[in-house]
Amino acid sequence: MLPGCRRYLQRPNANKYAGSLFKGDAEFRRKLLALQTSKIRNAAQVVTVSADGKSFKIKEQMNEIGLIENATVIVGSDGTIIDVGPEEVLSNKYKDFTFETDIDATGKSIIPGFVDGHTHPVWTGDRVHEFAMKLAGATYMDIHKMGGGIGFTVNHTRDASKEELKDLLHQRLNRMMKYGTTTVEAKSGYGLETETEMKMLEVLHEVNAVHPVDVVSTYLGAHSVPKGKTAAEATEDILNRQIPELMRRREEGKISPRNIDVFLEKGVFEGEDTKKILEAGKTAGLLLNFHGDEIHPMCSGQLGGELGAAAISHLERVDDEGIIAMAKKPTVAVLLPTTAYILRLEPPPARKLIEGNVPVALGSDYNPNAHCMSMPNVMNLACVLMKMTMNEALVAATLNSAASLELSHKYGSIETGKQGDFVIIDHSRWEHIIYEMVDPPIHSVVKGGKVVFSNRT
Ligand SMILES: N=CN[C@@H](CCC(=O)O)C(=O)O
Ligand SMILES: [Zn+2]
Repeated sequence: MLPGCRRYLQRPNANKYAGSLFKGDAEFRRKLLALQTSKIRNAAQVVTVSADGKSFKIKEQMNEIGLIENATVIVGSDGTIIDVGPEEVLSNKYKDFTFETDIDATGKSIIPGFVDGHTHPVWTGDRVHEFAMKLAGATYMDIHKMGGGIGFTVNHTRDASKEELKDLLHQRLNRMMKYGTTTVEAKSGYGLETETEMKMLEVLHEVNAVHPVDVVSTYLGAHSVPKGKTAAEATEDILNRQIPELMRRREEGKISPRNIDVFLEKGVFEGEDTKKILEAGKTAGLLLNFHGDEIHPMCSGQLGGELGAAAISHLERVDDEGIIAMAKKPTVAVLLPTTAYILRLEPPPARKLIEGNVPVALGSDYNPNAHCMSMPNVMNLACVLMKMTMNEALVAATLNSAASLELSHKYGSIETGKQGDFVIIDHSRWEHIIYEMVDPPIHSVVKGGKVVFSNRT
């Protein structure tokens, strides 16, 4: 059970040296000196989110966020956290050492960098004209059936060069990073045929190699049924052409998909086709992380539970049985309040999911329909529209979204051995990042112990 999600924290080598510090061994001291690179000191609050290696949080655990006052964090040169604790303890413990980066966080607060659990950031051709149609009363599926929506973006993305898409992705990741996102799940899905789907995965792979934000790729060849094909024909193409080509390019090191996704929806990919695609993805070694129960109830929780999915997104129409099925593995619920807001849908039942023992995560769902790159804004919507507490929203946007990718051993909390990814907030109370809505007081963003965005420069 739970091969990925309940993995316990792996402690990297940096820890080994930290543990040896007080043995009086000069050689170890010298090594440690070379290793210590970043200290962020004396923050009014450090919110660790987790302190005991939990892979995800459920129920009342989501309100326990591990707040330390007047605290300091130390990150090693490999980018992982070496220590976190009260400033008075750590300043004494590390008094002999100098740090390459030394940030005075007095009067500020620190939270883990956000893990955005669901985005579609590789596309060209915006849909501002459709926003006007929706404001005038057209539904998402009305526009979809007319060939707009995903179909519109597919036409533009097929025509775009890889360089253009890489440039757009780079700019979008910069904007996400300014809002505190340090890791992002990112999907293909605007190709719907082999060449463009692979082009999108290559764009994700290549930009990940050069951008500070970590990009976790998801293959979404089943985002929509392409024009001129039935769902059965599209499924056949995915099984017999797209997935085999994905495996070839992955083998060649050109792409790095971690997850497979399907838009399970009435009139798009329904139950049987979705199951076939997800099973083929699983056989290819991909984690299952799919769209379900967004507009119509589709029993996605039951399917995800049966197949051992890592995560299901949307879930506006999930039913009680689906919630029970998701709680088993568990399958993480990635909730996307921007979608419910923009499409004026009934928001997903966050309270029922939390009370039903399902780990709840959050994503921006950044795409041409829901044009939002800000996790602070997403958390604010989650609190107001879905009745989550601010503590729950923080856990959902960090540890639980990392768990939706089965990467919570690496991201999502301020714990020894995890990546030193933080948001430094220009306020002594961390909640201001949610409370101040669309213009949150972000002082700086740190990735692997290095400042990658600062509001002061
Ligand atoms: N619902 C399906 N996929 C996206 C929307 C993509 C688009 O409209 O371009 C979503 O998660 O909201
Ligand atoms: Zn989506």
